[in-house]
Amino acid sequence: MTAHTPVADRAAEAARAAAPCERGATVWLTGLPSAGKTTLAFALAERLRHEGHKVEVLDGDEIREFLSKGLGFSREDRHTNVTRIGFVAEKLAANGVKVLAPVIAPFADSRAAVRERHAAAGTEFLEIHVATPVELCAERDVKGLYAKQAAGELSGLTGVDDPYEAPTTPELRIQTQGRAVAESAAELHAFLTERGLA
Ligand SMILES: Nc1ncnc2c1ncn2[C@@H]1O[C@H](COP(=O)(O)OS(=O)(=O)O)[C@@H](OP(=O)(O)O)[C@H]1O
Ligand SMILES: Nc1ncnc2c1ncn2[C@@H]1O[C@H](COP(=O)(O)OP(=O)(O)O)[C@@H](O)[C@H]1O
Repeated sequence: MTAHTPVADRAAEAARAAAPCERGATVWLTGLPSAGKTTLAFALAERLRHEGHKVEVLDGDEIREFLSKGLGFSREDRHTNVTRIGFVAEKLAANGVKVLAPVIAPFADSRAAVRERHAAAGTEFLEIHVATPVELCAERDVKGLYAKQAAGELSGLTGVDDPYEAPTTPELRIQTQGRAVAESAAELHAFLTERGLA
């Protein structure tokens, strides 16, 4: 390492040298409502905790009750929500926590802002696209949002009458169609292992 190595590069180098249990990272699970983000985040969190990792799940729903209370689903509010979560995630990840963020984050520029904040601090950021087709999400309809939208009781539902800009180059794209939860969770865990994080 030379005296000219940028701070971010030195931090990333130190992070790579740390043991998997000590290395923090933000694992952002983006996808449509009912895609499987929350289910996979909690399944992965349980496994990582058993392995001795420090883990925090920043769940979109929970965050909206406190940190983002009062925000709605306009483009601007979603951007604020996502960048706030990104801010907290980076702080935790920089301190050795595996942060799992099952948050829709529908706009590419919001996700890019979070990625840039991590890069500037030399903190690892992994974007996982939970790529479940909207037809299957609508069938699952865990919270009844798709039915409400179809009945005209709700508008601005991501992927239906509000945009979802799917990531073009995520670190991982995961399919859940025709796969058991355990299978998809194992795929995600294997990916983290490959990256030296699990
Ligand atoms: N209009 C509309 N569009 C999308 N989602 C909606 C909407 N209204 C409520 N919800 C529910 O809000 C949950 C949390 O959303 P997020 O904070 O992840 O969304 S965002 O990233 O700020 O866009 C999100 O949770 P998940 O189902 O876990 O994705 C939805 O259930
Ligand atoms: N392979 C899979 N991975 C994740 N979820 C799955 C899978 N197969 C079926 N599901 C089901 O899909 C639903 C996803 O809901 P949830 O995790 O709340 O989605 P989201 O957080 O993206 O809104 C759950 O009922 C879950 O059991």
